[in-house]
Amino acid sequence: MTERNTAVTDTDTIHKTLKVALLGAGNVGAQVARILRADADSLAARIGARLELSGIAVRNVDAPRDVDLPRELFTSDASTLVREADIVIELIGGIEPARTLILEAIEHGATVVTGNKALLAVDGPSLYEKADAAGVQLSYEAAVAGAIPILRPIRDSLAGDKITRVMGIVNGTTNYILDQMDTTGAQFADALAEATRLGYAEADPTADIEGHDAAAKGAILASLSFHTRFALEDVHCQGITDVTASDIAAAKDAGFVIKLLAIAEKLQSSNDDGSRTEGVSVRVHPTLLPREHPLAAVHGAFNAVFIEAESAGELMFYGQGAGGTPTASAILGDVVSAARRMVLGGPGRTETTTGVLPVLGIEAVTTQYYIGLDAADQPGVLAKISALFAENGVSIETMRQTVHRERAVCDGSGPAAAELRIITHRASEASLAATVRAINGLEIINSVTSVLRVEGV
Ligand SMILES: NC(=O)c1ccc[n+]([C@@H]2O[C@H](COP(=O)([O-])OP(=O)(O)OC[C@H]3O[C@@H](n4cnc5c(N)ncnc54)[C@H](O)[C@@H]3O)[C@@H](O)[C@H]2O)c1
Ligand SMILES: N[C@@H](CCO)C(=O)O
Ligand code: NA
Repeated sequence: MTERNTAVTDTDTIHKTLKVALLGAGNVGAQVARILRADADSLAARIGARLELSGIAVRNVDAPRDVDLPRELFTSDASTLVREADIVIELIGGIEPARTLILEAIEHGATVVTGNKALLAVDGPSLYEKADAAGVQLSYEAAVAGAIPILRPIRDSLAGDKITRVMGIVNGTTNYILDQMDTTGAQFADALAEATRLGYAEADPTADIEGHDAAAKGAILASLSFHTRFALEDVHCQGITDVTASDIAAAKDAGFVIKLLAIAEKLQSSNDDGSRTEGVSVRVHPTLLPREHPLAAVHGAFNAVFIEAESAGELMFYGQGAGGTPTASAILGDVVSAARRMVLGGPGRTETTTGVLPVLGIEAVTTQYYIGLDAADQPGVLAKISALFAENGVSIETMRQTVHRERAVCDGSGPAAAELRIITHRASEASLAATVRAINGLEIINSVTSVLRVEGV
């Protein structure tokens, strides 16, 4: 029998220790602390150094926690902890004091790992520059799509390719809410409360439901994919607060599902002199997807990101986009990789910004649209509406009409009402907006009930 050549690392022979300061012990931080302690030997074997959790900074040291951790690890003095650490894991969230503490860590020469997309989307460039200047690593895989390895594949595996489009579901909370509304008929508020209870939502869930969290992730994805720095304000952002149960039912009826998508793509925009400029547009908005589209099958708090690259073609990354334990996996991945580099030596560069592509506004985008209308059911209504679409250069792909005779009989409001659901061919934002304005001006229109973008048809 051949003896297997197994390399066993005896962790007793590992004498190097790296001090890890953990800032925050909430949904994610508590799980990171648990794994650091429970898997200490196996992490040491993988790194070649022991990770010593030197302390956990929190706002209230006596607050009850989901994970049982020694009381003496907790401190409210984050600054001192940071100054004594080799690796600082920032899981407080928000802008301050997270930014100041990360800057202190960089100045002190510590490696930083964070999941804070809100901070990176507003202040990333200056933090990356400071980390590069100080020769320390700043890693943030957990900041986009939770457990899914997505930033490292973009930065490393696809470094020899050219990405042309990134499209994905990158917010677990809103996917959970929309999925619950679609599959169980849950109310928006109940689904949001459950997403918060499960640890998916931000401390202030407004960031999730208004699309800001997805926009921050969109800016990070675009920056790495297109080697150009994009900030939060470069992203066209629309959240899900205006998506109604009736929109979801109508979409379902027509064979669609509504998802909050982040889309970053290279586009050519036309200039006044007829020339064209290549740039990148980044947008976040609720989107109708055909039910057979792969992203339509992404349920609960799961995320998925499609990447189109010139040589690789289409790639899809799928997994848990939120939640304490899945996100802790991405944090630990960055910690192990940074710690290995510290053991081996060598500088850690954070980002490669090589090009400066202009940011294109939403007006450069052409997409298909779904429009819901509440109209009077009178002869000639469809002809009038169709004429307005044609006048504004927007072509109709499908139009469905549902007549509500019972409404007219019940409220005695005269002629029956017609609910119209229109899907257009590709149109520009400006043409679509002009069409909607013109339709709103028609006397036979009671209201334009929804205007949503459609992808993947
Ligand atoms: N929850 C997720 O699914 C998830 C996924 C990916 C990324 N993230 C990001 O990870 C970070 C943490 O998220 P979370 O869900 O664990 O948040 P959380 O609100 O559950 O936890 C925040 C922690 O920070 C501590 N804290 C707050 N202010 C502090 C201060 N001034 N000094 C020291 N400690 C302070 C709190 O005591 C708490 O322990 C955020 O940036 C979030 O965007 C979260
Ligand atoms: N609040 C975020 C956490 C993961 O980044 C979400 O729901 O996706
Ligand atoms: Na990730």
